Amino acid sequence: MRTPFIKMHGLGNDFVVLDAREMPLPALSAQMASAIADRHTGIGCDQLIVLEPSEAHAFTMRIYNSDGGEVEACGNATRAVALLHGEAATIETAGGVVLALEPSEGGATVDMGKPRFEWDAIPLDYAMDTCAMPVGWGELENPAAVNVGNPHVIFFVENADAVDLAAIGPEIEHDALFPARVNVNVASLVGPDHLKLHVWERGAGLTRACGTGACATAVAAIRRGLVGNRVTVTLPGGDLIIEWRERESIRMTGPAAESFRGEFNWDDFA
Ligand SMILES: N[C@@H](CCC[C@H](N)C(=O)O)C(=O)O
Repeated sequence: MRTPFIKMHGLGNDFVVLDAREMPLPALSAQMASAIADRHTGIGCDQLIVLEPSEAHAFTMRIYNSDGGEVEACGNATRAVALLHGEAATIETAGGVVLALEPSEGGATVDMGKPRFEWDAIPLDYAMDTCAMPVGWGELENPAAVNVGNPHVIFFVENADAVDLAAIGPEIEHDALFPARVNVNVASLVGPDHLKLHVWERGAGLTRACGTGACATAVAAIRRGLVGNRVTVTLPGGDLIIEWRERESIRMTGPAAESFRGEFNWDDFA
């Protein structure tokens, strides 16, 4: 079966988007998602995104990491599908998260919902203060944890560029403290209301940018009083603006782009 796809990205965090809003696709296995995402033998992407019809919202967005695992949220893909949809709308993810899209020229503002801070909503293995966790891995200590649809742990350090996240990220991602695994964020304050961020993504590794990581990191920094309510987050792929006030939803603004369109043979990956 010839299957059209759209290659998109948000700050270099790249996606293969399959649009099944009007034409249903056969069931997609984890192995198939990971084969499509493979940069050597597949099409190549950080996340595979599948758009499906929804009864309550404009559409449902399913998100598969490059390891094939299906996850609840992806900030950069949300801006990318906002651009694709082209008009203001609410959508849902397969994890039941509702997101509001406001596309703009070359990007979008997205309402990413309310962050969760309860230890069992992150989720963590046992109870602790998620604003300042009494745990550490080598030089990385005393993180915060935030769930923005998906789980994040955030370390604030002097110089985020100096941390070897490729070495320590996998260890933290798979630590038993995080029963659903975790996205690992390392951030530094580089100016007033300005953070620099590197992210080791659960199920995808180091990426050029992580939208939910930027949201979780900005929220954790606001909770700690490090920054005000409107934060610039600089990632390797570029900048996002994150706005949040206590008990409110997170707003994320940033670019997104379509790279190219193509077709593949479904049976080559099934
Ligand atoms: N790149 C994404 C996050 C994708 C999901 C994440 N790796 C997870 O497993 O939760 C973003 O832009 O938010």
